Amino acid sequence: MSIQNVMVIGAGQMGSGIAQVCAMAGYKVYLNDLKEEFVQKGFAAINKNLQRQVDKEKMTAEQKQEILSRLTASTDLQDAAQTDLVIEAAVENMKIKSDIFAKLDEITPEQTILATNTSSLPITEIAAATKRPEKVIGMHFMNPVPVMKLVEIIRGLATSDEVYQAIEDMTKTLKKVPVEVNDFPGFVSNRILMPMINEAIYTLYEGVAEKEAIDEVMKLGMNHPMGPLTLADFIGLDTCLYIMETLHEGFGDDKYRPCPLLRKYVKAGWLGRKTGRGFYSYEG
Ligand SMILES: CC(=O)CC(=O)SCCNC(=O)CCNC(=O)[C@H](O)C(C)(C)COP(=O)(O)OP(=O)(O)OC[C@H]1O[C@@H](n2cnc3c(N)ncnc32)[C@H](O)[C@@H]1OP(=O)(O)O
Ligand SMILES: NC(=O)C1=CN([C@@H]2O[C@H](COP(=O)(O)OP(=O)(O)OC[C@H]3O[C@@H](n4cnc5c(N)ncnc54)[C@H](OP(=O)(O)O)[C@@H]3O)[C@@H](O)[C@H]2O)C=CC1
Repeated sequence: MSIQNVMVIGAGQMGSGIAQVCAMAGYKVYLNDLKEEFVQKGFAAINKNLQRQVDKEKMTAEQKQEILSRLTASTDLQDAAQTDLVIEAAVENMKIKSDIFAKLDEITPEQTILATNTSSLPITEIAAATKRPEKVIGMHFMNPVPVMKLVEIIRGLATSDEVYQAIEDMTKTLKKVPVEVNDFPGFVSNRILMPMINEAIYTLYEGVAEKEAIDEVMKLGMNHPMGPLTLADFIGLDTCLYIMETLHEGFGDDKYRPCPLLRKYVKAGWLGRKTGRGFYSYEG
C-alpha cells in the first residue's frame, strides 16, 4: 500500500497540524473544511508555525515554500477521489463523522485508507458507516501536532493487519511514534487524561482552590508542562465535554460524569483558547 496523496478533513487546530506534518514529510495534502475561510485559517496557522521555524533558523525560507507548495485548499469532498489516505479531524461528533465516512466510501477508490483522528469515539462504529471497515482505522494525534511525538493507532474490530501496518509505517515517516491500542472509549490517552481534567474542574467547582492554584499544584508538584485547566482550555472545552460524554455513555459508569461547570462553560460558548475565553481569558 503506497501512500502519496493525503486529504485531511477539518482545518481546525488538529487538522491544520496534521496537514502540516504530512506536508513536511513530503506528502501532497488537500486540507478540507466546510468553508474557504476555515481552510484559510488553517493555512495561516501552518504558515505561522513554519515561519517560526525559519526565524529560529531551523528551516530555510525555500524549504518553507516547498512545504506550502504541497498543500492544496479544498472545500469539496470529491477531491478525496485522488487520495490514498484520508485523515478526518472534524468535530468530535458521531453523526458528523459517520456522514463524512459514508460519503468518503462512495468518493474514494477502493484501496484508499480512511483514518479518523477521533479522541474517543468508537472506530468500529465509524467504520460501520462504510462498506470497507477493514480499511478504517484510528490515527489519534496529540495537540500541538507538530510538537507531540505520539500517535495512538486504534484498530477497529475489522481493521486488517495490512492497513494497520501501512498506517504504522506512515506514522514513522512523519517522525512520530506509533502506539497500538484497541477500540475502547477514550482509547488509552483520554481514558486516563480526561478524568483527571474533569476532576480538576470539579475541584474548582467545589471551591477547593482557585484555578491558578489547581494548575500550580499539578505543574510544580507533578511536573506537568501545563496545569489541567490550562490544558483543558488548550484542547477545547467542547472537545473535553464530548470526550467525557463518550466515556460516560460507553462505560455506563458515573465515575465519568462530566462536571456541571464544564457543561456550563460550553453552553456559554467559552470553549477555551480557540474562542478567547475558557477558564482563562486569551483576548488580545
Ligand atoms: C485531547 C486529545 O484527544 C489528546 C491530546 O492531544 S491531549 C493534549 C496533549 N498535549 C499536552 O499535554 C501538551 C502539554 N503542554 C506541553 O507539552 C507544552 O506546554 C508545549 C509543548 C505545548 C509548549 O511547550 P513550552 O516549553 O511551554 O513552550 P515553548 O518553549 O514555547 O515551545 C517548545 C516548542 O514547541 C513549539 N510549540 C509550542 N506551542 C506550539 C503550538 N501550539 N503549535 C506548534 N508548535 C508549538 C515551539 O515553537 C517550540 O519549538 P522548537 O523546540 O522547535 O523551538
Ligand atoms: N483538541 C485536541 O486537543 C484534540 C482533538 N482531537 C480530535 O480532533 C478532532 C478535531 O478537533 P479540533 O481540531 O480540536 O477541533 P476544532 O474545533 O479546532 O476544528 C474542527 C474543524 O472541523 C470543521 N468541521 C466540522 N464539521 C465538518 C465537516 N463536516 N467537514 C469538514 N470540516 C468540518 C470545523 O468547522 P466549524 O468551525 O464550522 O464547525 C472546524 O474547522 C475532534 O475529533 C477531536 O476530538 C484529537 C486529539 C487532540
